Amino acid sequence: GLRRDLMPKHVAVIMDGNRRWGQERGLSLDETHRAGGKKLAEIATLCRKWGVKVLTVFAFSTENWTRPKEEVDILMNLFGEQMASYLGDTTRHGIRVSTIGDKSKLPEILQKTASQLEEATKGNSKFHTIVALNYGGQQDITQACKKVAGKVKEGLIEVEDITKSIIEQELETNCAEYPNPDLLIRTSGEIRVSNFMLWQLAYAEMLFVDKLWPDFQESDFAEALRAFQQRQRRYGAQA
Ligand SMILES: CC(C)CCOP(=O)(O)OP(=O)(O)O
Ligand SMILES: [Mg+2]
Repeated sequence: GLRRDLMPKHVAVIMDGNRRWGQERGLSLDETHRAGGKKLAEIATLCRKWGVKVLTVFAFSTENWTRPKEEVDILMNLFGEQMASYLGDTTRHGIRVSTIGDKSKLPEILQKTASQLEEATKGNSKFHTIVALNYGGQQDITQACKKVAGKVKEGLIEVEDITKSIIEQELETNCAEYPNPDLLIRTSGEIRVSNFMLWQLAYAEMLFVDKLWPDFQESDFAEALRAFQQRQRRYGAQA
């Protein structure tokens, strides 16, 4: 069974396979991605129930802009709707919701809703969901480098003072006491990191499962967590 004391603190999920799932069922893109959003809510609830502290989900990558405008609009509308409903739902007490990624490219209304939700929940500490919107790992590291270079230029730090943690402080995921995912799960059979949290996933256990995201059940999630718990994490040290 699952051991609460061996639960990963921070789980990252690349939710993949929605379109294939929808096509199999002859669903519209809206129904398809709505099912993906519903699955996210289910898995977030399980995380909270089982003692995971942070869940980061890859909701929209910098590369997703190349999709047909109709689909991008559907996704943006859905993100806004889901965040607005979270904002209104006080039963989500204790849950913090924040985003990572370049929000300046998102529709104004979504930027506003996301900021309101982050502001309204920033003090909550029971559980933290981080939604990666227009996020890219290389872009994240690039913006962090620019911030550090700025500090050197302002004379706040010397070049020789630049350490791993100086850079980590500027990464977009600095907002959690568990900034680095312990476990990455990607659904749909794709075995790629797709420019997700490149720096932060340096030592994450990675699990690639065949199920399409909307089909990813409680039992699949429990199995993934059990696999994680059985792995001996070495962080590069000897056995
Ligand atoms: C935007 C993203 C969360 C949707 C993930 O599913 P997908 O649209 O990539 O679905 P496919 O991999 O089946 O095309
Ligand atoms: Mg895909």
